[in-house]
Amino acid sequence: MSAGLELRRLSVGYPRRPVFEGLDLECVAPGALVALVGPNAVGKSTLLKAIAGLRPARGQVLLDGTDLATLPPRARLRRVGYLPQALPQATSLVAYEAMLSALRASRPELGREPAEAAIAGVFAALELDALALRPLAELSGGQRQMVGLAQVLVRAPRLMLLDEPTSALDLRWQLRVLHAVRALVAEGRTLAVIALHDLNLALRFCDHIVVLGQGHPHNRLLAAGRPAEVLTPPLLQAAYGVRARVERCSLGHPLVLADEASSPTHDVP
Ligand SMILES: Nc1ncnc2c1ncn2[C@@H]1O[C@H](COP(=O)(O)OP(=O)(O)OP(=O)(O)O)[C@@H](O)[C@H]1O
Repeated sequence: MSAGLELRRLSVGYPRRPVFEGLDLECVAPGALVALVGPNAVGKSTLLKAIAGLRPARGQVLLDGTDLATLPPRARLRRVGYLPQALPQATSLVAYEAMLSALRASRPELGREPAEAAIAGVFAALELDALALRPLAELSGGQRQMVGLAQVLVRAPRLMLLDEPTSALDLRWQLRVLHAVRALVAEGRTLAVIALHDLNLALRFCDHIVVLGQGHPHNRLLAAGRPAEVLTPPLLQAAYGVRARVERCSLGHPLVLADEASSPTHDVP
């Protein structure tokens, strides 16, 4: 049995619109932060939903060798945390209550003290203490996105699926979120897959990258591997249809610079 996440022959889509057919993804071990990137409408959200069990799919999603489809709903919820692209609803619940209800849904056995400690830990890691007693309806979009992420982190799932968790966040909060997720993942108990549009965040924070490209549903996986090795100008051309450079910044880290929109080649470099 291999620890980590593996996809075997996964097919998922919508009526008359297959998105992936027979997608295989080699096992990614726990302790990895995985970026899922690719152009708009390529299928990032659809794939995350299929892994989360929120879209009917054929094939297998294996987590630590177990086919997630064989698990009862609560066991699956316990192991897999999913943050949708849409912001959490603007309800009258205060942020603390929203966290507690997320925790109770997946880990009802947890006593009051450990639950409070878990919530306090996540609020501290994300620097959200000031929001704890504020109703979600009164929070800004970015603040609500942070609370949504906190609801996933507090459950400490084995697999976290985060759909563009930084889309509503300013620069400082983007870094805060990626540092917090990185720190959790580095403890080795969890694996996170993050759909991202910012390739430079992927280069900086992620251990592994999965690049999707528009094309036939049988052939949407363009490349996977270490971000600095995978993200090359030919791959960026094939995936996004842009002329781009990958250069080193003054600290020596690789940076993607997109120069010009051209046409996607759909070729796998
Ligand atoms: N509910 C739906 N019904 C039918 N087609 C859908 C539905 N949701 C998404 N699609 C289609 O499935 C394809 C993949 O969409 P998806 O939202 O997974 O892309 P994405 O890579 O997450 O895009 P973005 O980067 O724009 O968020 C697109 O062609 C989209 O139009």
